Amino acid sequence: MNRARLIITLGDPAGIGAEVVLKALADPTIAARADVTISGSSAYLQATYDRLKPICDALAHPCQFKVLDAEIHNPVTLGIGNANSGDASFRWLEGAIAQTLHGKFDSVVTAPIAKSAWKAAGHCYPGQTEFLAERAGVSRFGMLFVAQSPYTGWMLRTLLATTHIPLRHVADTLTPELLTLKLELLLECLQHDFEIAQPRIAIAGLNPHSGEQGQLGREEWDWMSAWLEAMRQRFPQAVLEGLLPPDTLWVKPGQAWFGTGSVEAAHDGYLALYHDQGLIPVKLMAFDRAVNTSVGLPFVRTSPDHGTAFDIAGQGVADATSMKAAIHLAIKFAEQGQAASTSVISLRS
Ligand SMILES: NC(=O)C1=CN([C@@H]2O[C@H](COP(=O)(O)OP(=O)(O)OC[C@H]3O[C@@H](n4cnc5c(N)ncnc54)[C@H](O)[C@@H]3O)[C@@H](O)[C@H]2O)C=CC1
Ligand SMILES: NCC(=O)COP(=O)(O)O
Repeated sequence: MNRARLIITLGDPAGIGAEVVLKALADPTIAARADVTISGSSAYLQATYDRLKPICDALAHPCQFKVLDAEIHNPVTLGIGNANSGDASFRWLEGAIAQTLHGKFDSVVTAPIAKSAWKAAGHCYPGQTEFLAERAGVSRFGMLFVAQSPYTGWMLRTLLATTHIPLRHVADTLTPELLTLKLELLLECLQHDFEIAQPRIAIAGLNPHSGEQGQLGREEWDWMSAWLEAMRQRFPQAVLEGLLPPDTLWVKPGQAWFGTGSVEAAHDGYLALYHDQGLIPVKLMAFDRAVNTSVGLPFVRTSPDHGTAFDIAGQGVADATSMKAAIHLAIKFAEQGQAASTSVISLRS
């Protein structure tokens, strides 16, 4: 098998992106398994290394890695995301995507950007996910968070049916078509990427107590229950449980994560209906180690679950565990992709 080829973007240069990248890359098992290129500014990377080296124990030296070099055009102040920092993080991602679409890399790992800084720079995307999908030419994609419990080894996998939209738009955005698409993506990912032949999936309701039979909100009553029944007919290979009350839904995964209850009682995947319904539990359990992965793209994309952390930028205190997990998951998916294409080739020959 060939070594995985990764390109890692530095994210917003006013944030902690370069710090967590250099800290994560100090893990020798990464260089042992993958060829890593960094998409960013080599001068900025060197400056980050020089600033942090005296205060951080484990830090990779930038000269160990190839850099797809694009300078920062205007001065950036650590801790302040603005048009200058947004312009740089956008170009670094743009370059990484272009090279990946040309076949130079298997996986893109992204450090966090600030959506507001992108907007200030004139790049109006809800996030990196949507930009990646647009450049890759796909309309069928999803945002999945994956984390492995350090206590039990259990894996939390949560896909968000809607992502970066105002809360007041959520109910109108959720349609049977959208939920079907997101459920399909979750199923495909569980079966192909995580090799779970008959996944058990929990699907959240939208309203308190999943609407309490229409008394606390009507979406479940009006169409979501019928939709779920149709999905059970359509995907007999999966066990689909729902529409679970969106608060108590997270009790079993919490117990499986912390080891206070049965791992078997928890589900293989969770479909959350909106950003904070899914990400509050993910971040409570696994803020230090969850990985955001974009499903449906023609290449692998992973990212840490945290943001730019402007409040601690440049201090050397950022935790790189989530970035390290994102890199390891990108390598695993890239290796699985190679193994799958190898087996297709050997079947054909
Ligand atoms: N994938 C991405 O590009 C993401 C980008 N963001 C962006 O990040 C910006 C800031 O968002 P916030 O909600 O404040 O979330 P945040 O994750 O940047 O910060 C929340 C809190 O967690 C701390 N924190 C974050 N990462 C840490 C790390 N690795 N080690 C130690 N402490 C850490 C911060 O210091 C802060 O106190 C926003 O502009 C948002 O758009 C947020 C999430 C993901
Ligand atoms: N809260 C998740 C998040 O902001 C992910 O954003 P992105 O990966 O699409 O940039």
